[in-house]
Amino acid sequence: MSVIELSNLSASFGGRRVLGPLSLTVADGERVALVGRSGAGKSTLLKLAWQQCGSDIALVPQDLGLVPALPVFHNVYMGRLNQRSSWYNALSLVRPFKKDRAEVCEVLQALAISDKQWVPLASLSGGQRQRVAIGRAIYQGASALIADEPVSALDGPMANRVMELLSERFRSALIALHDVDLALRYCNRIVGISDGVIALDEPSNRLSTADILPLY
Ligand SMILES: Nc1ncnc2c1ncn2[C@@H]1O[C@H](COP(=O)(O)OP(=O)(O)OP(=O)(O)O)[C@@H](O)[C@H]1O
Repeated sequence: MSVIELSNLSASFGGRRVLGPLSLTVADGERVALVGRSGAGKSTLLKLAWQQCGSDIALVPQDLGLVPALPVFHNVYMGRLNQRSSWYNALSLVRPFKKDRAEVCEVLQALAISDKQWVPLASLSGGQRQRVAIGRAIYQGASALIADEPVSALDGPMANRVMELLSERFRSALIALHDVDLALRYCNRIVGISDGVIALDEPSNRLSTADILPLY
């Protein structure tokens, strides 16, 4: 069974083709790292993948898509906004239910930012905001993830901790990563993008860092 199935995908901006044509399938249980130099087409591919296949897939976009004026709790809670009725969401905006507070807190604890639960997002650092967006994706409860550079603002130990958490919480994933070592460690397949097309597609255990670096 596949969670992402893209066939003959392409994208152009202002008449210039930046992606494709390419086809890509991510099977249930696969964690795929998208690697390649800046501007290669990874974000464009992830956006199209989510638009075409994403109704049950959690998303961490490159721009995070958070609401700065709202507390961290509500930004994470948004992961389940469309799973609840509008009256439940309206009440939660004013006075969140105990069960939801506990569940959001558990996610924030796993991301080492539970002390920020009631702080406005605007007052957080870039790395803390990135963890909030990851928290929202985890809280959604989906089994598959699409993420665009989800740990780019985190230091080494925290990036490893978060990648580990993503591996535990999502069975399947398509994740753009600039850090080749993280890609090899936490993903079981590497797809390299160069000038908008797939230039490499191999299981991680058949690759070393040196095999991937020519893409950069
Ligand atoms: N909205 C847009 N309008 C015009 N060109 C765009 C737009 N979005 C992306 N592009 C172009 O498409 C190409 C691929 O961009 P994309 O963001 O997919 O690359 P990327 O591999 O994700 O880069 P990075 O690693 O820097 O995020 C680039 O040349 C970029 O300039």
